[in-house]
Amino acid sequence: MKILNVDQIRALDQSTILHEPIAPINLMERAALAFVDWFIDHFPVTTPTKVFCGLGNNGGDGLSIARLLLERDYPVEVQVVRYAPRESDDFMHNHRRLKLVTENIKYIEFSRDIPALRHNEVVIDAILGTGLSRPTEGIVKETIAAINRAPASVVSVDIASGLYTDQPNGPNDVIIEPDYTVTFQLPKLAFMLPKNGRYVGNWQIVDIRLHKRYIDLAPTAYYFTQPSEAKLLLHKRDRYANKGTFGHALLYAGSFGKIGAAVLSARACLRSGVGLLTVQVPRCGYLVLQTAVPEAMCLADDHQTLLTGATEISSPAPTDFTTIGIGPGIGKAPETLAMLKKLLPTLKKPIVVDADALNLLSENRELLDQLPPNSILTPHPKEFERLTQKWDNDYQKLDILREFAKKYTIVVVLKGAYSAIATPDGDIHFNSTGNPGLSTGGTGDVLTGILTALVAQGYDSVEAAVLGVFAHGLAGDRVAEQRGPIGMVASDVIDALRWD
Ligand SMILES: NC(=O)C1=CN([C@@H]2O[C@H](COP(=O)(O)OP(=O)(O)OC[C@H]3O[C@@H](n4cnc5c(N)ncnc54)[C@H](OP(=O)(O)O)[C@@H]3O)[C@@H](O)[C@H]2O)[C@H](O)CC1
Ligand SMILES: [K+]
Repeated sequence: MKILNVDQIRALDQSTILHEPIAPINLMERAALAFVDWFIDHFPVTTPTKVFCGLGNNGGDGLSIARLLLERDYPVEVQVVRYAPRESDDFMHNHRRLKLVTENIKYIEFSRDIPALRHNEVVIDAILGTGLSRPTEGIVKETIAAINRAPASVVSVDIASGLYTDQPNGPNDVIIEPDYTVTFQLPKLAFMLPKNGRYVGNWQIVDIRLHKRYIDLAPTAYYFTQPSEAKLLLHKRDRYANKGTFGHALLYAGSFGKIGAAVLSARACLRSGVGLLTVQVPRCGYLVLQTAVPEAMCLADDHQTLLTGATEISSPAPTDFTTIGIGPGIGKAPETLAMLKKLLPTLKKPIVVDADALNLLSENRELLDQLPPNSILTPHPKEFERLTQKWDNDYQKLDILREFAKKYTIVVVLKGAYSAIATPDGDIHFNSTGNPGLSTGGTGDVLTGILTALVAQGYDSVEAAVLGVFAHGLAGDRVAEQRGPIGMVASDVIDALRWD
C-alpha cells in the first residue's frame, strides 16, 4: 500500500472528482458515510457525542458525520470552532444540510464557549485535517488543549487536528491526542513515526474509493506492507525440491553466556525454510547447539568462549555457503573483530548482519564499504544511531536511513514500531505487524535467523526483509493473541512462525 504526501492526497481528491466523476460534496458524503460505518461499529447509539468541526473540508466531513449520526438517533451536539471569518464551500453546503436536521449547532469563538466534556462522551475531532499549514493557535489551540484534558474518548477524522501529514511538528505544537484515528483510503506518513504515537492512537483506514489509477501511478518512496502484499512475496515450493534447493546457510553466533542467541537464531532459521544450516559457535557452545538444535550442523570455534573464525577441522570456506548471518550474541572481542575484518573482503553474496556485528561495524566504519551489495542490516534505533548519527526528529531519521541504504547499496531494517525497511534504491517499506510484546530479549536473534533463511532460499534482499519482518511481527501477534503481549518470549515467536 502506498503512502502519499499531502500534495498527492489533494491531487488524488481532485483526480477522483474529475475521473469518476463525483461532485466534491458527494465525495465528502462518501467519506462521512465510511467514517460513520466505522463509528457505529465501535460506539453504541446511546453514546453522547460531540462533533468539533473546523471550517474547511475536515470540518465539512464533521458536519456531514454529525447529520448522519443524528439520522441514526445518536445524541449528537455540533461545536463549530470558528477560527476564521470564512468557511469552505463544502463546509457551507453541509452546514445548510445539517441545519435541516438540528438547530443544536454551537459555535466556539472564545474560551468560555468551549463545552465541558464528560468521561462517557465521545469527541469526534473534525477541526483540521490534511490542510494544516501552521501550528494551531488561538481558539483552535485552546479547544484542542481542552479536548486533550477532558476524560472523553476521542476519534479523529482523517488525522488528528494539529498533526502534520508528512512533516515534523514543533516541540510545543498543540495536537489532538486521539484514542482512534479513522483515515481515508491511505495511511499518512505521520502515522508511521514513533514520536507521533500519542497523536495517532489506534488508526484505521476506511476505503472511500479514491481514483485507483492515480494511486497506481503516483510516485512515492513510502509503502505500508499489507498482508496480501507479503503473501505475494512467498515463493511456492516445487514438489520435486530437495534440501539443497533451499540453500545452506552459515550462522556466526554466540559467545560465553550468550549461546542462547545462537540457539534462537538457528532455530528460527530452520523454522523459516532453510535447506541446511551450519552454526559456528565458540567451543563452549558446541554441546549446547548440538543438543538444543540437532537439525543444525555445528562448527566449534578454536576459542573456548568467543568467535575467532578458526576451527580445528577443515570446515567448508565461508564462501561455500549460500549465505551468512552474523551477529547474534557474538560480543565485540578484538578476536571477533579480527574475524569480521578477515571475512568481509572474501564475501560477494548478500549477508545478514545484526547485533554486535553491527556495533563492530559502527566502531570500524571503514568496514561498511566491504559489505557485499544487498546485505541486510537489522539495527534497532540505538544501534542505527551508532552506525550513523543522532537525529532531531523521526523525519530526519528516515532521510538518514534512506541515504545510508543507498550509500552502501544495502537493505536496512530499522526495528521498532513501525519497523522501517530501507532499500538500496531509496524506498522505505513500513511493516504492519508486531506488538510491544516483541520488545523482549532474543526476538532480534529470531529475526536474524529468519532473514538468513530467506536469503539462503533465493529471496532477493528486499523481498526477504519485507517478508521476513512481516512474518516475524505476525508470529508475535499470534502469540500476543494467545497469551497477551506480556510474558511473550522469543521462543514463542519461533514456534508461531508460519509460511503459508
Ligand atoms: N481524499 C481525501 O482524503 C478526502 C479528504 N477530505 C477531507 O478534507 C480534509 C482536507 O480539507 P482541507 O479543506 O484541505 O483542509 P482542512 O480542513 O484540514 O483545513 C482547513 C483550512 O484550515 C486552515 N488552516 C490550516 N492550518 C490551520 C491552523 N493551524 N489553524 C487554523 N486554520 C488552519 C487552512 O486554510 P488557510 O487558508 O487558513 O491556510 C486549511 O485549508 C481532509 O483531512 C479530509 O478530512 C474530503 O472531505 C473527502 C476526501
Ligand atoms: K481532524
